[in-house]
Amino acid sequence: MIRIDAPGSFAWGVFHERHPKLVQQVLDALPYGPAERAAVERLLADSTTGVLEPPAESDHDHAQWLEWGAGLWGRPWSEAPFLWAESYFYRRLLDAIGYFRPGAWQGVDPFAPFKSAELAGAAVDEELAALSELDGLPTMRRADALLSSALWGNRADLSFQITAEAGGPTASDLVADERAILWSELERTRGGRICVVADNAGRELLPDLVLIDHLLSGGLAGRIVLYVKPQPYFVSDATMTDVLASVERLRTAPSEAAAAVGRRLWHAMNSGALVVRTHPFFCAPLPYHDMPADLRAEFTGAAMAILKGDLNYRRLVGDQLWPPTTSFTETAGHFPTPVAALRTLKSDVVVGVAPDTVTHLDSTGTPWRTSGRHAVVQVALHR
Ligand SMILES: O=P(O)(O)OC[C@@]1(O)O[C@H](CO)[C@@H](O)[C@@H]1O
Repeated sequence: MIRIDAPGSFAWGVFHERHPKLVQQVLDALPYGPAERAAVERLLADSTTGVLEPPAESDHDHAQWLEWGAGLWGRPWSEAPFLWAESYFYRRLLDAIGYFRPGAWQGVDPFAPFKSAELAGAAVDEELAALSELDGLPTMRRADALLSSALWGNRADLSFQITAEAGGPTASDLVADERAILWSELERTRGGRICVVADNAGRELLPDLVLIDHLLSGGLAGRIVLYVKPQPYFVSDATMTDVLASVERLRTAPSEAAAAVGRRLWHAMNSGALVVRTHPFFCAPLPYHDMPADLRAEFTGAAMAILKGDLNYRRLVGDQLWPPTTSFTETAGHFPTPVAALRTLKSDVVVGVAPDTVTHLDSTGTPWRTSGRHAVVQVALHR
């Protein structure tokens, strides 16, 4: 289990270096009043030197968090697992800015300015315009281009841009590449239900939606359930508001290819071919191994679940310093369906990497696990 109390570790850096920058960006992005600003600064101090206190008894999820944090309440934040502490940090950040409290700030996404700016940005105009170039490609070439866009869209995660290294992806950046297995399994189960567990909004959700349109239009998926977060989380994680903004961004794009995707997604949502759902567990501080029975039942029977991004990966395989050669199927085998992970490496957790690849990456002397430069496409077909 990874903790945040080892100075110099990635997890320690997230709490002691990344969160202070993030908090300042949040406070600079919206004109919060003195009460919200003081509460955010208190959270920042608490999360590095204080003890864990549950949400207020009056909060809607008080009982749930009492359960999720059993044995941790009253102990220093530094004694909590990294996954748990980071999740709770975002839950308390929402408290601090009044997201749950009745009043003017209730329901205002603190990360909306970042998400809106990214979605409205010129980079998205360029990416949507490039879609028309894919229309003429053979189906499999187009499919693979869309899968790569969805995969590398995960690199655009805002919380990552604070320390991101620039530079576009190359094939060697894939340290585990099971795309052929993924496409073969989707062909074998053609017409089945595919679950996509989204990660970030903006430049990750857009290619995710374009891929979803491809899977539906081409018949690989008869129905797609897109899972998003029930509330703002990890800066850029997608909510229903972000899905609607992204579908609208597509539908109103100058590029006809993009606009057609937007129209098809809109109609797919009208018909129920594309359903967007959420569940409290997507903001829980726990691994997917511990998912509640109702969510497990929702996934069960799907042809494939595609999990996007680094946090979903950590929750899928377990937030531990596994030997990188540990089997992905063994660590992901608890998931109720065949599962694929599309993830850029932005934290220490990685499994399923071939020994010679690990040897090579270690020999580069670069922080290959956390730099965001590398990615994996991995599939577990145990079910
Ligand atoms: O799930 P994403 O958006 O790909 O990445 C989220 C994430 O990389 O950001 C945090 C650091 O800020 C990590 O601890 C966490 O895994």
